[in-house]
Amino acid sequence: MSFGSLPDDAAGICAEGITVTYRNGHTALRDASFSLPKGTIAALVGVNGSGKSTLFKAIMGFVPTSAGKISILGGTVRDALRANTVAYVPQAEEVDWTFPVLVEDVVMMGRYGHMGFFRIPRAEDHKMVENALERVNMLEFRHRQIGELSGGQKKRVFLARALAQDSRVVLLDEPFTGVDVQTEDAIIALLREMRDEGRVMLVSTHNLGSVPEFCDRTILIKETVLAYGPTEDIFTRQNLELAFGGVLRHFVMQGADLHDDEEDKRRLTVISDDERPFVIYDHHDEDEEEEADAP
Ligand SMILES: Nc1ncnc2c1ncn2[C@@H]1O[C@H](COP(=O)(O)OP(=O)(O)OP(=O)(O)O)[C@@H](O)[C@H]1O
Repeated sequence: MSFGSLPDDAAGICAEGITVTYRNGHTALRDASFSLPKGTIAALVGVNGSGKSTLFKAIMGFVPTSAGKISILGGTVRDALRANTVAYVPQAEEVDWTFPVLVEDVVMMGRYGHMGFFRIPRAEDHKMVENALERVNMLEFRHRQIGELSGGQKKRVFLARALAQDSRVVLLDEPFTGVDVQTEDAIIALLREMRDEGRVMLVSTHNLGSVPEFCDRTILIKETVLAYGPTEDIFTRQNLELAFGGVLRHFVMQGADLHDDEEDKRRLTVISDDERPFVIYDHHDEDEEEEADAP
């Protein structure tokens, strides 16, 4: 897993020993390295404050790296900025929803980097916006105010903006927070299509349960990259305990530690650790709930 020379699949996103220190002197990322090939859906997994947003900002060129190097599709971060290579799908809380703007205008923002100085959309830009809205099943909402939409619908609109931008790299910040199962499935289906088109998607998520289902790769982060690679190699008890410590309370080895009474708990996923299957359970703690219910 060590970095060394650039691997063959470096043509997606590649970070080599990057360090990011904020102006107040806080180092949020230290000597972080990973590489993702094109045509990948990767999970960026870590606890609050582990540096996920900082890594996104570094890839987008919003914060400088004080050491190391990031390459995007073989070029620099500056090249990627210039070529409009990276799209960002924000968390709902990051956006000022009181700003009066139509759904189709939000999606058109994805085209800005492709337009001239005066940002006058051409027929091709309108077509891209229409196609993008159609792909996320939001065309009928095109003339609605963005602030009037539900959380899941807003997420779809920002995905459409990334599609309209036609960026090869898409960073998604917690795309499944506050969305229903149907919307989650629709987003996953869309990400798979985008992967098949050769794009790289990096998805920051706290929802470990769905990661093995749709992310080919995982980057585990805690102020540095603890591990990265194919999800089935990264999702080991040891790695997840390193990243989550005591937070991962119901991390139970099947066969070894699994007791009958635990079988009722909601199983999130089944994956393999050294050929032995294990399950990750929801954080739902029944003992605590029973105590809370007690008079
Ligand atoms: N602008 C800033 N100036 C100084 N420190 C910052 C700044 N932004 C973030 N940090 C610090 O850097 C660390 C990493 O923050 P970051 O936002 O990257 O974490 P995160 O993994 O995205 O967290 P979360 O899951 O809560 O969104 C935290 O300790 C945070 O307090």
